[in-house]
Amino acid sequence: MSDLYLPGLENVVASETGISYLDVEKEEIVIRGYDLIELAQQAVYLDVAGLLLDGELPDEAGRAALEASIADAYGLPQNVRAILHLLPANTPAMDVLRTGISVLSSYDEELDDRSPEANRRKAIRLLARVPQIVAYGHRALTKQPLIEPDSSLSYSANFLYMITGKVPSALEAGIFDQSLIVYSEHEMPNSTFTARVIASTQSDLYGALVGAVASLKGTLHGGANEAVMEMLLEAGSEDGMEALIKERLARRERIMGFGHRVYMRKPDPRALLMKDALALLAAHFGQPDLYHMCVRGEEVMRREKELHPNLDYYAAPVYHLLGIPTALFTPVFLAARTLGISAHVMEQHAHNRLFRPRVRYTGPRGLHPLITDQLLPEREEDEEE
Ligand SMILES: CC(=O)SCCNC(=O)CCNC(=O)[C@H](O)C(C)(C)COP(=O)(O)OP(=O)(O)OC[C@H]1O[C@@H](n2cnc3c(N)ncnc32)[C@H](O)[C@@H]1OP(=O)(O)O
Ligand SMILES: O=C([O-])CC(=O)C(=O)O
Repeated sequence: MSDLYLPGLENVVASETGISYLDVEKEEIVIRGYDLIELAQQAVYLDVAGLLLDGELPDEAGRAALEASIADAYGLPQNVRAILHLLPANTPAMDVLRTGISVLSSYDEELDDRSPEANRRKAIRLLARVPQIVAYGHRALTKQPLIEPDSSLSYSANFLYMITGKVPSALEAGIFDQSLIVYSEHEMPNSTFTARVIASTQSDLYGALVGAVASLKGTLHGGANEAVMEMLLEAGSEDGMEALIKERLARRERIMGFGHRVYMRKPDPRALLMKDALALLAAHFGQPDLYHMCVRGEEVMRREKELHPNLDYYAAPVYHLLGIPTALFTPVFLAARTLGISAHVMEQHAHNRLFRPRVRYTGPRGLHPLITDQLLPEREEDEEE
């Protein structure tokens, strides 16, 4: 057995994959041979869905077929809706989502069919229904009327509409679609690894996704986008942002939205794309202060820590301006990532090897005798009874 131990599995290759790769040297996020940023600029989320699930970018007919199969899968079983309504109002939105997906699995007749075809069909159903759980769950807990999907809208416009209740403008829908693309897939983050570990026991796609929801909730991962928004709201101004970051650094706290296990000392290309989107939206809504606050935060972190923003830093204010409640930022991330995770689970099932690593044991060596003076009398009493 190798004695190599890297805490956090840093730089360990855990899997072979044809899905995606972070080429840090070239500063590219490669998705099945395409650049993720170019996809976000030139394609739509459903194109990326075709690319991730089927291995190729769809043509017009392929995209229309995907759109039709997602529209066919809209609609949550009545009991899933009922259970969302039963949850206490203070349930975190990621826990609502975790429960919703878990309940949904009971209504999928192909749950335990791991063939590529059945997994693809389940992935399509999840692409239709996870956004519904995100939107319905929040509306149910905040006692707002539920909004049914409108399949005359594009996938992303409909998702935003179900959350906000407003049909988005072309600019809003386009930027939201870009955000879903950049959130859709990112090689082997903790949540995808979690899903692959679960799938490697031959467990099902829903179970793997539920595990990924729990992983993504944490603030070192997807939960950071909500923490960023809370920080921006608390800071309130450019100077407030500088002061708040410095205070937190002085207390040796981590600043959410900065740093990354893989990029770390290099910019996250997705953050740069969302920064441009924020500039556009902030100008459109007459809120340049929010953009300037974020830029100041970025400057302070570069100066003080030489750290760059990750995607969550700029996605948070973009989602705020799109009218998404802060509590839904991480669930929206998960809805977008449902795509990448589904592709990984399909790949894991197709080329499976059970994940089962070893440990470096730091407990006592040499065995303690099990029968002690304290245990013996109790044993005798037991025998008398
Ligand atoms: C879409 C996503 O999920 S992206 C990730 C979202 N998460 C966040 O934004 C949370 C904030 N960021 C972090 O906590 C980290 O950067 C992580 C968890 C993302 C990556 O961390 P790791 O790879 O474990 O880096 P590690 O903890 O070794 O940090 C290296 C150094 O940078 C510092 N550092 C890293 N990130 C930050 C941060 N956000 N704020 C302050 N200091 C930081 C660490 O304190 C450490 O400094 P030290 O060497 O003086 O102790
Ligand atoms: O890659 C990671 O570790 C985290 C991340 O940026 C993502 O999941 O999008």
